[in-house]
Amino acid sequence: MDYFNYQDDGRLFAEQCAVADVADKFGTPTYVYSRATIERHWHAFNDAAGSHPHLVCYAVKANSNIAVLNVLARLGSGFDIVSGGELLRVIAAGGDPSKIVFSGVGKTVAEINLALDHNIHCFNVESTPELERINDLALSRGVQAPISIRVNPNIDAGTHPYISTGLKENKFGIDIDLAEGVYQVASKMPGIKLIGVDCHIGSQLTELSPFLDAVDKLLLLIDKLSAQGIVLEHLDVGGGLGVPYNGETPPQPAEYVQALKAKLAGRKLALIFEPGRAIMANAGILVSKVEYIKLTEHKNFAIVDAAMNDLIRPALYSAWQAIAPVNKSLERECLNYDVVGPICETGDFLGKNRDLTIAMDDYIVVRSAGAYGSTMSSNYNTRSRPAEVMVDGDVAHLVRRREGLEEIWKDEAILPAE
Ligand SMILES: Cc1ncc(COP(=O)(O)O)c(C=O)c1O
Ligand SMILES: N[C@@H](CCCC[NH3+])C(=O)O
Repeated sequence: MDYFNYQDDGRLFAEQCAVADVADKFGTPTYVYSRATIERHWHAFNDAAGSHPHLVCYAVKANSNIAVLNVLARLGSGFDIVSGGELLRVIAAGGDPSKIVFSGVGKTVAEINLALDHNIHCFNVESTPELERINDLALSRGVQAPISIRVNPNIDAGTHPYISTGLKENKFGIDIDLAEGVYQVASKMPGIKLIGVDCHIGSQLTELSPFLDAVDKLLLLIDKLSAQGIVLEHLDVGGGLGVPYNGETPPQPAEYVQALKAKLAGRKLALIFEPGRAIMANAGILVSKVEYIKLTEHKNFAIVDAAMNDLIRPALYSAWQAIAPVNKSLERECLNYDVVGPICETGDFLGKNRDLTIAMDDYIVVRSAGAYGSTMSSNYNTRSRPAEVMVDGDVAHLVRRREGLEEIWKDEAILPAE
């Protein structure tokens, strides 16, 4: 069931809210999220894991609005974070720190200390120097830090090179061939408690096989370690499950989780999942207004009020996201457009070669925009980042006010007068 549907009269709804009414009320560009969709996607993972010991740790980077985090926290979700900022956001949103895993290659002293202060579930350690730093900091406060090693299994995730993370040449994790040795070293560190193993091979994966290949490699490692008395409690499979943006057919979360559970049959090994995109991408849309229709000899441009600073995925990865009018039944000529924003960059586009029945001042939506949309937005060209709204049934809640223009430079300062 989709919670972003056109009604018979041609108007697009988010749950029971007309998207045009939301845009009239809150202005554009605005991200609109559906609470019911977020909950359904989280449950798809959690329910499929069922009685197998597990933790679904939503990857905060996909969308860190505290309303999103709070909806998930109320379900009992865990969280995958990559910074002290994300840790404090999760706590501000009512998340449980004991269900947090901390990934990322560059954890600072301050961030590790913050995570130790809050007794997080696990550090996903990405290098030996990081391991040593965590050991030192834990020892200095007389505790043991719970850790798993993020292993880089050297597997081609078959996704865009910018979002592939599990190959030897990527900066992430510890080479699978070195991991056993690192576990042995870690097992002798008094400030370290080894509780798991972790991997994350990339994002927007549309096949099961790379995940399963990675798990096979990690299970071999787990068995080798257990023969040496290093017994791990969990296997963190990272995130990465893809979504349909343009006809892709990635495995459903249930199919993916079942396949992983089957791999673990007969083992006492808990599963940790770190889905980001699979929960949020199709739980959000970006609503924008057509400012101008510009017809040239070579191309037609729909110049809209959303831009690459609001949604950078098309510019950054040539990502394709569906674009549609908010009202399909308006009398308009259907033309082929490049949908572009007002930013002074040729790469500022939301979509190219799209057949659209639109006119000046109409609202349009970019679909599948709930993940890596707002979190990757910027103030480039001194533009306010979009407002964010969460729809819950027939009520649309403003969950992030559009920032005022002066707020953008309020922390800047000019030099003293001569
Ligand atoms: C360590 C880690 N976990 C989880 C995720 C979430 O990935 P996705 O949004 O593809 O599920 C990412 C981002 O790719 C990541 O780097
Ligand atoms: N930001 C990327 C995904 C990277 C995932 C971060 N580990 C995207 O929009 O597709």
